[in-house]
Amino acid sequence: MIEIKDLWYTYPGRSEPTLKGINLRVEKGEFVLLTGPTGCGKSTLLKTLNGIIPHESGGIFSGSVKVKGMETTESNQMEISKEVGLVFQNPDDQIFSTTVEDEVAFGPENLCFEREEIDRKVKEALQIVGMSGHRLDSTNSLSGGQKQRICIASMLAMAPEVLAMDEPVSQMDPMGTHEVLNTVRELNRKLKTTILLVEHRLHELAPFVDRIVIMDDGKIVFDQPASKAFDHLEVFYRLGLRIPEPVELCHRLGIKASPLSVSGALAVLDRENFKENIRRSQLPSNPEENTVIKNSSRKDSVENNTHGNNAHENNTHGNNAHENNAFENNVSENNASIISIQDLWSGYEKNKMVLKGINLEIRKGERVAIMGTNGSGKSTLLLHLAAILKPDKGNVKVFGEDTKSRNPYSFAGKVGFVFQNPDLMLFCDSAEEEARFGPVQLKYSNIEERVRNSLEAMSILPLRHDLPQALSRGQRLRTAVASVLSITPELILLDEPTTGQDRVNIEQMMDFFKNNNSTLIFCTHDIEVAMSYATRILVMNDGQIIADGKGKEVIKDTESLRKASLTQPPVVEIANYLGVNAFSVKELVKTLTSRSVEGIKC
Ligand SMILES: Nc1ncnc2c1ncn2[C@@H]1O[C@H](COP(=O)(O)OP(=O)(O)OP(=O)(O)O)[C@@H](O)[C@H]1O
Ligand SMILES: Nc1ncnc2c1ncn2[C@@H]1O[C@H](COP(=O)(O)OP(=O)(O)OP(=O)(O)O)[C@@H](O)[C@H]1O
Repeated sequence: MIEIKDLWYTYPGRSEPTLKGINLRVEKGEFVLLTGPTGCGKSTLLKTLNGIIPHESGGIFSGSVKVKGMETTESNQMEISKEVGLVFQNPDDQIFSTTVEDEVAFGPENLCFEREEIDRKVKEALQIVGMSGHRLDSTNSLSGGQKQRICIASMLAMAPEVLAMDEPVSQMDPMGTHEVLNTVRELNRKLKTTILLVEHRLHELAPFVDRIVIMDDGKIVFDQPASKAFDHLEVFYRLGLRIPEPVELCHRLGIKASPLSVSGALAVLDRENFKENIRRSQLPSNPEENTVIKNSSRKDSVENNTHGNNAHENNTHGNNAHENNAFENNVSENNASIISIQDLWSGYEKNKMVLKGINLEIRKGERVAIMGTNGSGKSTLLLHLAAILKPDKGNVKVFGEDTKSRNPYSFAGKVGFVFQNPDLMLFCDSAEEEARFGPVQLKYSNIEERVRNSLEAMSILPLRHDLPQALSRGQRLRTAVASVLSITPELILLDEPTTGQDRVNIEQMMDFFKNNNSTLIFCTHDIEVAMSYATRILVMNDGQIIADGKGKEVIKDTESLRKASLTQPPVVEIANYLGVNAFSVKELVKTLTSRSVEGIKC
C-alpha cells in the first residue's frame, strides 16, 4: 500500500537534509507505529505520503513515494488526498470549518456522497470519538483534546484506504485515547485500512499496533513486529524513548518477556509464581518451608538476564524519574500562599458555566498537576491563574492580588504561562529571540546569560538560530517554555508541556522544574509524569475538582479516576493484583526482590 524508496528531502533554507535515504514498505491492512526522538523527521515523512511534501513545501526532494502504486510527486494532491487521510499534529492546522458538523462533513461532501450518506458518516464518526453531543458546537469553542477528536472524526468519515496520523491522541485523556484506538484498530481489521501513526506514547500505543518503526536523524533505524520490538530494549534506551511499564518491570526483574499490557504482565508474573511467593512471604515465617521453596524455585530469572541489563545500566534518564520520587517532597503548611481561589464560577458563554465552584489554595514551592477529562476545564482554570480570564462569580487571588482588578501584564515577570498550542506564543525570527523577548521587555540585566540558560535547560541551544516555525513541534514547545523560563517567573503555568516529547526531553524538562524553586502548575494527561514529578495532583471533572492530594493518595481513588477518564498506571494495577504497595516500577521491583520475597523465590 505504501512503498518508499531511497527518499531524501531537504527543507527550503536548510543546508542539511531532514530525510536521509528512507526505505519503507507497508502492506495493506498493517497498523504501523512510527516513533523516534523529537525532531528526527517523523512528521516530515508523514507529509510526503499525501504529497504536501514536496507539492506545497518546495525544497529538494529525491527518491520515490508510492501509495497504492501512485507516485505522489507525479499525482495531483486532490487524487492522493482521496487515498490518504492525514491527521495533522496540530489540530488548529487542520480544522477550518466554523462548526463541528461542517468540519466532519467536509471530506464526505468532497467525495460527492449523497446527503443521507454524509449525515450517517458524520454521526458515526462523531460517535466513535465521543463527540456526538458537540455536533453543532463552534470549532473555536473546543478544548485541545476535543479538537483532536474532531480531526480524527473528519478522517474516519472519509474512510480512506490509508490513514496517516501525526500524534492524533497526544492531548486526549487516557480513557478517550483507549476507546478511540480500540475503534481505529477495529476499523483497521474490518476494512483493512492501512495505518501509519506517529506517537511518542509507545507505552499506550504498542498494544494496538502490528509493527514498530523507529527513526533517528532522518533515517529508519529499527523495524520489528510490536510483539518482538521490546526484546531489543537497548534501542529504546539509547534513543531515549518510552518503554511500557509492564515491559520495564519484567526487564528489571530479569524475566525474559516483553508483555505490552497489564494482563500480559500478570500472566508472566503468575508463570513465575510471584503472587504465590508474595502470599507465602506474608505468612508467619517458617524457615523450613522457605528452604523447600528456595531449593525448588528457578534461579535463572534474576541471574540469567541476557536481554538488556546493560542497556538498563546505561539508562541515565527515564526510570530515574521514578527513583527521584516526588511525593516525599513535602511543602510546608507555612509556605506562603501564592494562589487562593474561592468559589470560582466561570464560562465563555452566558448561562453555560465551565468552572463550577472551584476552591483552591496553592503554596509556594508546590508542583501541582491538573488532570481530567477532555473539556473538564483544566486550561480554563489555568487561564484564570494568569488573569487572562476573570471570574463570573467568586474570587481568584494570585500573589495576594485579586485578578478582577488586574490584567495579565501586571503579573509580567512573576507569572510565566505556556499555552497548550505553543504556536500561539512564537512570533520572533529565531528561538534565541523568543527567549530574549521577555527579559528585554522587562529591562532585566544579564540578558544573554538568561537566554543561554533557558535555551540550554530546554535543550534548544543548538537550534537557537533557527526560525521557530522551522522547528519540529516538540522543539517549538520547548522553545515556548524557554521563552518563559528566561524571565525566571515565581509561578510557572504550563498547559500540557510534555505532549509530543520523547522520554529524555520530558525528563530533562521536568527534572529542571523539580530542581527549581518556583511554583509549578501544569496540566497533563500523563499519569506517569504526574506521579513522578507532582507534589500534588488535582483531578477535574465537569468544572469541579473531584480529588486533590498527593499522587499516592489520588491514584487509589479509583472512583474519581474513572469519573475523570483517568486510569491507574500499569505498575499500580500490577501491584494491586499482587497485593503489594508500589507506585513505580522501581518500587515494585524492590518489593518483589526484597529479602523475604527473594529468599523464597531464589
Ligand atoms: N518548515 C520547516 N522548515 C525547515 N526545517 C524544518 C521545517 N519543519 C521541520 N523542520 C526540521 O526538520 C526536522 C524534523 O522535523 P519533524 O517535524 O519532521 O520532526 P518530528 O520527528 O516529527 O519531531 P516531533 O516529535 O517534535 O514532532 C527538525 O529538525 C526541524 O527543525
Ligand atoms: N473559547 C471558548 N469559547 C467557548 N467555549 C470554550 C472556549 N474554550 C473552551 N471552551 C469550552 O470550555 C470547556 C473546558 O475547556 P478547557 O479547554 O478548559 O478544557 P480542558 O480540560 O483543558 O480540555 P483538554 O484536556 O481537551 O485540553 C470545554 O467544554 C470547551 O468546549
